[in-house]
Amino acid sequence: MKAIVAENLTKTYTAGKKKVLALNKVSFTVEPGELFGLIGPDGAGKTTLIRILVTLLLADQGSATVDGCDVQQEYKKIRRRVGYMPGTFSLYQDLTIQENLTFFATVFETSIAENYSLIKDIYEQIEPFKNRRAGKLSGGMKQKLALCCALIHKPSVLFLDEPTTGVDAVSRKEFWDMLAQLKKQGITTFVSTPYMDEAALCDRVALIQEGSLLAIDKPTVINQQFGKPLLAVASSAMFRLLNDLKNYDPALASYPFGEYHHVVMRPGYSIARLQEYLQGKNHPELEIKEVLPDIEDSFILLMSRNDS
Ligand SMILES: Nc1ncnc2c1ncn2[C@@H]1O[C@H](COP(=O)(O)OP(=O)(O)OP(=O)(O)O)[C@@H](O)[C@H]1O
Repeated sequence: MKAIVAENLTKTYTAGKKKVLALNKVSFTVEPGELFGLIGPDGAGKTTLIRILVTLLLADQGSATVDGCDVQQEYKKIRRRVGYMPGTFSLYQDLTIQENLTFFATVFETSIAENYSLIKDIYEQIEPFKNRRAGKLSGGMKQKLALCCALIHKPSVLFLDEPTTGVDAVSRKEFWDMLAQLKKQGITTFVSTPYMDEAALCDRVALIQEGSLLAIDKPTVINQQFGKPLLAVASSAMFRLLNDLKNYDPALASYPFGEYHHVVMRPGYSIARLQEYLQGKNHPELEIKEVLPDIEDSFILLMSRNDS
């Protein structure tokens, strides 16, 4: 049995006269025990999809099951079985760490002791502050507490909506380490993120843009399917360089990428010819090198295909 099955999920919001197609025929499956990432920019439809799967929102069309239960017919069963960490901090600010955890355990008719082994590694990091109110915790600690609360009833599927948005780099790494540990304990995790670099930490990912899935696969496979030569180019005049690259016919696409511009080339390109062209445009300290695509490159290419 699949942990999650989504078939043609479609959701439109109406705000006044405006209609927003938040999800457009979204279909995918997640295997039990998988760490599955939903990757996409702000407004792509990530929260909408998660809210449908955790039964807080009804789709207009399509169907879905979570842990074998239908999101519409069997929503009560799903609510008992899933763990959900929403994007915004959802705990009781006036309750202490321990009180929040006890509250969530009680709601699910369990106790902290019963499933302690599942949260032990995470909880131990915040236990010294267990009498501190949740509202007074740092961002990283709030996030750990929220994860403990989402896990306390030993969910079969854990849904995390942008758990690392706005979190510092160290806490972000720690959080993904925790997800890797949970995977070892057999928990299926469905996690959304706008950070492309987190894709590599998932077993499989779905790339989402404007409500449509652009690709679903292992991150390495998505990158292998890029199928075009890619260059990283830099000079001491980066803004002008981008314009010159955009006007260079053998370049299919050019976009800023960290300290470089990435340039997707047409087949049969030549670095020497590009170098000559850019030197003719008077670019000092020119650097050109071949690079391998990562998920961000794949996303940009897939988005441009989706637009055209
Ligand atoms: N209640 C609502 N009414 C009208 N439009 C909405 C509503 N909720 C979401 N939307 C719109 O639907 C689209 C998808 O939103 P959603 O929150 O699912 O995206 P997201 O990928 O989670 O992005 P974010 O990280 O910004 O929350 C966006 O264009 C958003 O503005």
